[in-house]
Amino acid sequence: MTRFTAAEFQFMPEPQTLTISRPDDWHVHLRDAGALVYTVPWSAAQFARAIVMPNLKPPVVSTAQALAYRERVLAAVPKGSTFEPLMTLYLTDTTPADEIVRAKASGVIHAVKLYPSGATTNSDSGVTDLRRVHAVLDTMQELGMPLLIHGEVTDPDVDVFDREAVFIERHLTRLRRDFPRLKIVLEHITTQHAADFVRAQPELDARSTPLLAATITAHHLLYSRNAMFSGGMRPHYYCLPVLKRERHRQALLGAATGGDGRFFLGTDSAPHARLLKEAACGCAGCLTAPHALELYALAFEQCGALHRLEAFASHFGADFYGLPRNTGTLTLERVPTTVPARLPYADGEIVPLDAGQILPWRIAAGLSSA
Ligand SMILES: NC(=O)N[C@@H](CC(=O)O)C(=O)O
Ligand SMILES: [Zn+2]
Ligand SMILES: [Zn+2]
Repeated sequence: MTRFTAAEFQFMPEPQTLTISRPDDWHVHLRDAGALVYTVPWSAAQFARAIVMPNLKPPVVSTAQALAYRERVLAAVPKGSTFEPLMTLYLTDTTPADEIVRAKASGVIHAVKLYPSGATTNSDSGVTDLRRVHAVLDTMQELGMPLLIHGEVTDPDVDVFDREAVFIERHLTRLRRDFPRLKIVLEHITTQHAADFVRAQPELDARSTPLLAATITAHHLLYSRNAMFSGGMRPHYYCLPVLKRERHRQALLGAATGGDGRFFLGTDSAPHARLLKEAACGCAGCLTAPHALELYALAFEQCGALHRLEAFASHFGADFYGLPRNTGTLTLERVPTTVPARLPYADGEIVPLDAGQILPWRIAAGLSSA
């Protein structure tokens, strides 16, 4: 699966550099406890800020828990880094509307995450029926608190590859109609249906920012589902929503590189220790945070759109969330670099996406704090 051989690299043009404003990651799993000393430095080396997912064990369901989790994350931020974790709450059937008021007042909780119960890793406490959370969604709409959605149905009768499209059809359409002013991010989109649905929404809120946006991962831009089965089962390419066929990857590339502010970067970097992925029932999730920009740069370059990377990675997400764009820059240089086969991780080791492969770009100077 190597994309370029060392011999091929010899014939490539001289290294070039690409300097962009400091990027943000609008969807990451930092996990907790012993994992933070690994995950937080990975993200801090690439991103100025990150939306931190709340699917811990137990999940982050209250403002108090989110504030405590934020302190644990901050304790793992390397010296000299200004990395800022943007916290989220995990929505359950019983989340009180008051909790949203408290979250908003905290100033450090930026969104609420909807996991349909059973849809993905640590989603058991997720929402079983959207009707149960209508009062909470009303409050979120009033307070301008965005709802982030893992958009897949859990109905076992629905084919795994169709679960995103069916979620949009059965639930997102109605949610959009019932809460027309609620800010929604459809997370880690994987299909043409999702990209088309987002584009078809004309509404803008009072500040002319979109009411429906989507994050796109690097792995869904780089790979179709063939990658999971190339010469055998490849668990490190297994994530949820699962990779789709090539036509969908092309649609995602079109959305990410099209200059539309409703599509922005969210790695969904989701670390699981090596032996939890290389198992009879392997965990879903790809580790991309350590080389996220390198992966996105490759995807954008492959479709001749490197000039669109900055807006996707560094502008559109901040605009959607109503946060200032970052100052300072990050520079990528065209120096082929091999992705490590394994990285140290809590209680063992972990395999990053594209382990052992050569990526054409690497981060040159890291994040400047200017
Ligand atoms: N994306 C994944 O495959 N896994 C994520 C959960 C999620 O984002 O759905 C995880 O927490 O491991
Ligand atoms: Zn998810
Ligand atoms: Zn995720």
